[in-house]
Amino acid sequence: MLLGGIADDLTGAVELAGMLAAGGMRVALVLDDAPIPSGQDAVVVALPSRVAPVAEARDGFARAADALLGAGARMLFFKYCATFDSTPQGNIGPCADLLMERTGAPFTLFAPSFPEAERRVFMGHLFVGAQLVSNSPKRFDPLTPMTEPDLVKVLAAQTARRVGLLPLPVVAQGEAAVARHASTLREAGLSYAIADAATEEDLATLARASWDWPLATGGSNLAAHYPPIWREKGLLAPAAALPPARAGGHGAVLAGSCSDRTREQVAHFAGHHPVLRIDLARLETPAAALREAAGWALPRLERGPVCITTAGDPQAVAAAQARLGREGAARAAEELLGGLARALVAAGARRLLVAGGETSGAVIRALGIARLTVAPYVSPGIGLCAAEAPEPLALCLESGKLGPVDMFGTVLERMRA
Ligand SMILES: Nc1ncnc2c1ncn2[C@@H]1O[C@H](COP(=O)(O)OP(=O)(O)O)[C@@H](O)[C@H]1O
Ligand SMILES: O=C(O)[C@@H](O)C(=O)COP(=O)(O)O
Repeated sequence: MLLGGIADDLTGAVELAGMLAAGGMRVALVLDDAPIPSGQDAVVVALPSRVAPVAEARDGFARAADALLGAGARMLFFKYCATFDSTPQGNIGPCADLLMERTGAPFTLFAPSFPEAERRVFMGHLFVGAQLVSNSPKRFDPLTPMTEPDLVKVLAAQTARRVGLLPLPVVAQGEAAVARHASTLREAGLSYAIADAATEEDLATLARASWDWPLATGGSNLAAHYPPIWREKGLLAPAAALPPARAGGHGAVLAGSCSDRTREQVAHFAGHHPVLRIDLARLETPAAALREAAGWALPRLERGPVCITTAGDPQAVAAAQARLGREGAARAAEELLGGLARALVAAGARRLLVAGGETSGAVIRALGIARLTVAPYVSPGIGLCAAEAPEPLALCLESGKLGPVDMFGTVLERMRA
């Protein structure tokens, strides 16, 4: 196994697995403590660790790292969000620290850049399009508001290890310069560097400098550059890419992301299909809300796809959090959408699109799915995959902040058998 991936949310795991599959690797994705399958070039473990308490996140990483290393992984890859989603407590720093201990790596880099999705790092500062992340809508994220753009500071607040910078002028000089800069930082007692990257070429340079390290970390876009290098080194044989999953049966969207993009997608879908908006600030009891939402959705399924969403604008999120607390609001939304997923599948839905990383994790776990087959990556936000058990399902697990405005309807249609 060339790469053992650990992703801190499910949409990130699907994106990573999809990019490796697009690079011609045989890839499996498992959730949590599900067994690591054999005969794969890469296995990605999806954990719900992004906003878990630090000790819980580290325990999950320890079990995943031991399982992947035990199965023979040459390199571990820690996949986090391209917008470096985390809080001052973690969990990027604490989980990276754990992986450094487990792999014995003396040094690693952090490369969240994802140019195709307009996420770029320059002088350690993270940009979303032309805005610093702290000026972008990410500052309103319900769980991981990003208010500090300097990732050296963000990471340093989460770890006792020393953090430096691998600046773009060095990356632009190529892999040998990157390797020299990394050695200089390591000899000066630093363990980590935030790596600048603005283009695919920059990421390819970082990949060429790190392809044989025991541990690398970043967005999925860094990992996408490893397969051609491994092939060139004679380590990777070509594999047949799997087609995207299709299924008969009804289609439905469950949207728990509160991002601007998801709310635009919901509004677009509402122009053509029924949408139920649930206001968490007015929720009576979760059980009553679930009954009511299922009563609304199930009779409509026969006539075409439906969407159920808890998404609100920043004011609605603030109102829900004032009433239920930050975690309480998230838990309520996730339990509700997870319960609805079970009801929809029991009523014959076989094509599901879920918007939001945490939301996707909650829905897939509520459905009792432990393993996914991931289709090759197509474009940002569109995570096509399939589950065989407990029901054969075609799924699109969408990163909440990405993907075209009309994708709910078009992707569900493309998933039809
Ligand atoms: N109205 C709401 N108020 C507060 N939190 C919400 C609301 N609706 C959903 N949530 C929670 O917000 C979080 C959104 O995160 P996620 O699903 O990862 O979306 P994204 O991919 O945009 O980050 C989820 O935990 C979800 O349960
Ligand atoms: O790196 C990315 O942007 C995605 O893979 C990802 O992790 C997005 O997270 P969510 O927006 O929470 O789905």
